[in-house]
Amino acid sequence: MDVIHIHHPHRYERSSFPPQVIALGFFDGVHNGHQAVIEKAVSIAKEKNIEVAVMTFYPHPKEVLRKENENMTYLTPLNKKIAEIRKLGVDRIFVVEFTQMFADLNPQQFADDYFIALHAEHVVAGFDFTYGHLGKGTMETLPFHSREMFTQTTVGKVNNHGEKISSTRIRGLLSNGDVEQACHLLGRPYSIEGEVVDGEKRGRTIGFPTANVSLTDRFQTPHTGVYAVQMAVEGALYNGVCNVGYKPTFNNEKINVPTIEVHLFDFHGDLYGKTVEVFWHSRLRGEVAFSSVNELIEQINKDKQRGIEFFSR
Ligand SMILES: Cc1cc2nc3c(=O)[nH]c(=O)nc-3n(C[C@H](O)[C@H](O)[C@H](O)COP(=O)(O)O)c2cc1C
Ligand SMILES: Nc1ncnc2c1ncn2[C@@H]1O[C@H](COP(=O)(O)OP(=O)(O)OP(=O)(O)O)[C@@H](O)[C@H]1O
Repeated sequence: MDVIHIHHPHRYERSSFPPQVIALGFFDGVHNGHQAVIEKAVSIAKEKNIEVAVMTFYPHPKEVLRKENENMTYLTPLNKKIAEIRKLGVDRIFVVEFTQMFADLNPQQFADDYFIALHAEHVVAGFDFTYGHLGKGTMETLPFHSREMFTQTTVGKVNNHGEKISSTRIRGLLSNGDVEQACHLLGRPYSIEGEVVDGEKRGRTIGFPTANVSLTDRFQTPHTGVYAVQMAVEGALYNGVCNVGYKPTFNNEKINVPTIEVHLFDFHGDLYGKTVEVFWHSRLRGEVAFSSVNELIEQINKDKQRGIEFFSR
């Protein structure tokens, strides 16, 4: 799959690419709704016997338009999003840098430069997709802006419990710790990527060595608490339990970001410096300030037991 980064204004012409179906959206999370859009594009491309591309944007429009750049996190930061889209079998992905100048394009200019000039023969997007300045272009206006150079398919709303599956909804679930429901809407467990770094090395003294995972990209961390997780290390997958939080039993002063600490059930070895992926399966409980270390140890033993039971099901 080719990854093509585009900065507006670009110089591509219709002859720069083979005729293609283009699926469009921001696609943060590449959730079940997004997958329906991209899979539709893939199947139409097969029928037409032409190539298929995804067009996505980076950074998030909110960061550019509302200048919320400080705390903006993603379900799938760009590299992870590209990796998930790759699995769906597309030929290329256009990553359009979302700038103020790009946001200012009127819908006709958008269609000219980003559909017609990139050789779209057919465009696929969800029912609520918008394009151009202030989102004035919609799936209803698209035929008018196509100059009869491409056709379109609109994918209907993909729901879960009667409500649209959306990136916003999944972000809300994670910030409440509901990783099970997030998994249902994503179609896979939510995951974050990081590097194992030094902790306070207290873990092994209390009988539970933990890998402290420092995020390597702008992933959203689930709500503080204890979870049953899996961790991928160098191609192998291990089961474990994870604490996200501030370790109030030990720290009186809150650090400003919660730590992510994973205790693996069957792993003995050195993880420092390794790149890992943590998959969030089930929430076990909230983080507690215990009045003694022994109470904490007793509770972690129970957490571990529940984690083992969860994965044996
Ligand atoms: C499954 C699990 C549950 C935990 N629950 C809590 C908790 O409820 N409260 C707390 O203060 N620390 C909790 N911890 C964090 C421990 O305090 C921490 O792992 C220990 O202090 C080691 O920290 P270090 O790796 O920074 O040395 C938990 C850790 C694990 C692995
Ligand atoms: N549940 C869904 N059903 C059908 N199409 C969807 C669904 N969610 C998103 N899409 C479509 O997928 C593409 C990407 O959408 P977008 O990135 O805005 O996702 P979103 O989940 O709606 O995000 P947000 O929560 O930020 O609004 C668009 O074409 C959009 O219309």
